[in-house]
Amino acid sequence: MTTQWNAAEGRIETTARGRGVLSRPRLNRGTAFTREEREELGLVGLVPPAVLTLDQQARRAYQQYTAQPTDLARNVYLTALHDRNEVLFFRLLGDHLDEMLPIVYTPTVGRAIERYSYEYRRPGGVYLSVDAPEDVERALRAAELGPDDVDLIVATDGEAILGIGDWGVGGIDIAVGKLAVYTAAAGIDPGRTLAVMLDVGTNRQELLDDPLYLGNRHPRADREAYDAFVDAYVTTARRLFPRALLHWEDFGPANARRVLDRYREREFTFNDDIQGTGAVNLAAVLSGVRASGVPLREHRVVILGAGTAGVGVADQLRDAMAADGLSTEEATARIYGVDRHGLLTRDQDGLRDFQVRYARPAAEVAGWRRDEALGGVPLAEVVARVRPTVLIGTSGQGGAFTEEVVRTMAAHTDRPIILPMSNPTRLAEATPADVLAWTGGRALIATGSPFAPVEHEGVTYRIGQANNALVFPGLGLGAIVAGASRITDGMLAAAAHAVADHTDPDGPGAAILPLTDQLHETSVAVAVAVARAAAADGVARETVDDGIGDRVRAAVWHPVYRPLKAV
Ligand SMILES: NC(=O)c1ccc[n+]([C@@H]2O[C@H](COP(=O)([O-])OP(=O)(O)OC[C@H]3O[C@@H](n4cnc5c(N)ncnc54)[C@H](O)[C@@H]3O)[C@@H](O)[C@H]2O)c1
Ligand SMILES: O=C(O)C[C@H](O)C(=O)O
Ligand SMILES: [Mg+2]
Repeated sequence: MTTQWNAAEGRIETTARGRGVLSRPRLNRGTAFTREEREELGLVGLVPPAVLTLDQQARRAYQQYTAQPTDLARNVYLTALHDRNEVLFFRLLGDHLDEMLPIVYTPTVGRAIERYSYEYRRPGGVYLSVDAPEDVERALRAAELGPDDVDLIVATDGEAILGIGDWGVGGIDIAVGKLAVYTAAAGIDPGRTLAVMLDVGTNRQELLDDPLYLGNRHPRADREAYDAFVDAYVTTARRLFPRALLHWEDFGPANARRVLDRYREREFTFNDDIQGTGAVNLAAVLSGVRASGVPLREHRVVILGAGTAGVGVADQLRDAMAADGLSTEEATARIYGVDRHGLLTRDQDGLRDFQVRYARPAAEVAGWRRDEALGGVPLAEVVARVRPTVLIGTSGQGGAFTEEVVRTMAAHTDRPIILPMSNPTRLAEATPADVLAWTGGRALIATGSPFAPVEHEGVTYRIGQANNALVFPGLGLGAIVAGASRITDGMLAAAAHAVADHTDPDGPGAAILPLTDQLHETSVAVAVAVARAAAADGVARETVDDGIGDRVRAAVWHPVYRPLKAV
């Protein structure tokens, strides 16, 4: 069976027939097949007689969706639709993005991952196993895609899903969810993407003990086997799909940065939690800078949770402050990392290598209050001493920004920028309603998970989502259209500035990041800026000139039924 897009004829051509058509989500259009198509494709008698339009199908699907009793059921419904009819799925998602993004993506995707082995209906993506690295090529080839057919692969090893930890094979759903966002936000052609589960085992005993668990039933592989397996994946994916962007998602802190550092200089690759999160956070801070009127180089930043995301955020803020006139040392000194044993200090045991550059000299904090149970200087003391203007949460610790912490911060700055970025919703370091109440409405807030607007003293505050979803779709689209060979720091900074420029944070209660109804336009703006930055950094293989905006728009895939021909 082959299915191909024939660009010259402007149509999809397939050799599939009958149930072979209906079972392929990329080909299937169910009751929307025309009579002619039914004849040609051997579908006569396999679908009920009426011929519906995509509009009608989308209305029916929406009714089915709203009849689902819970968010998890809505997620399962949409996954099944995705697996049945891709165009209809993306049409429905696009029509109701505000309502459905939290269902296919953060926060509900977290619940779907926890329940993966129970809600399982059909495989979704490519499953690679550390126990059979020799099968990597066979499995990637089974997708039946040629060397020029893949633009993007999202891979996860499921070790650090959102803030909920190790969920083994269920992690495939975050790769699928990210791809859905790539398409819904930036119009990445879903037929040119792959979701990959790098199954290296799980350390969650509850999964290992569960007879229904669908992944490899053993603890996570040791470093040697892990590295060899990841390398087999990168090498094979690169050989089979030379131009694909390799996206890494939700790797644990011991591997995320190591893997990125190993490949970023020589591969077209990107870690969303480190780089995408860094860029969206920088966008929120830039927007906060505009609203507060305080230049970036004068801010003091405290980050709770100096892990994969937290240090990614720190690095991009440091570089942006350096671009704003500070030396790298001065910029670094304005950023305070706080982790599970309090403020990062150089005399601490067990610092991760990527944390060391933000650790403070012990002498600097000699007089600061320590919490012996914690093993260091607690957040409240850091905030009291540092008087931060920016407070960021990437700790996965719900409620960690207590009233005391927020009030102390707000006592020393007019417009505190407070970004509880942890997902899913219950792990947010604070809720917008609390932060607004504790700061008398002065805080500039954005959160990782979606929050409803908040009423405070007669003003409605819209809450922007400081989620890497504002960055990775446009980054991917821009990089693909530019034919980039690398993702450079310049491309990430350009993405952050494009998001910030697409925001209007002035006016009472305005959000400091674009809202979901702006996600598509923001992603296109990000893509154009990223393509230009790729050219400026010398990594673009396609022409990037004044026509780049048109080329980016022309590359956007739309959920419509294209002409289909049986061959
Ligand atoms: N909004 C976004 O776009 C976005 C992007 C990436 C990650 N995140 C969120 O950030 C959180 C962390 O993700 P990650 O990938 O960096 O995970 P990670 O495990 O790499 O990092 C978490 C860090 O928090 C630290 N920590 C744990 N308990 C703590 C405590 N009580 N006090 C201070 N620090 C503590 C850990 O030691 C670790 O260094 C998750 O909730 C995730 O959803 C959000
Ligand atoms: O997936 C998200 O919602 C954002 C981020 O990548 C995370 O890990 O939390
Ligand atoms: Mg993530």
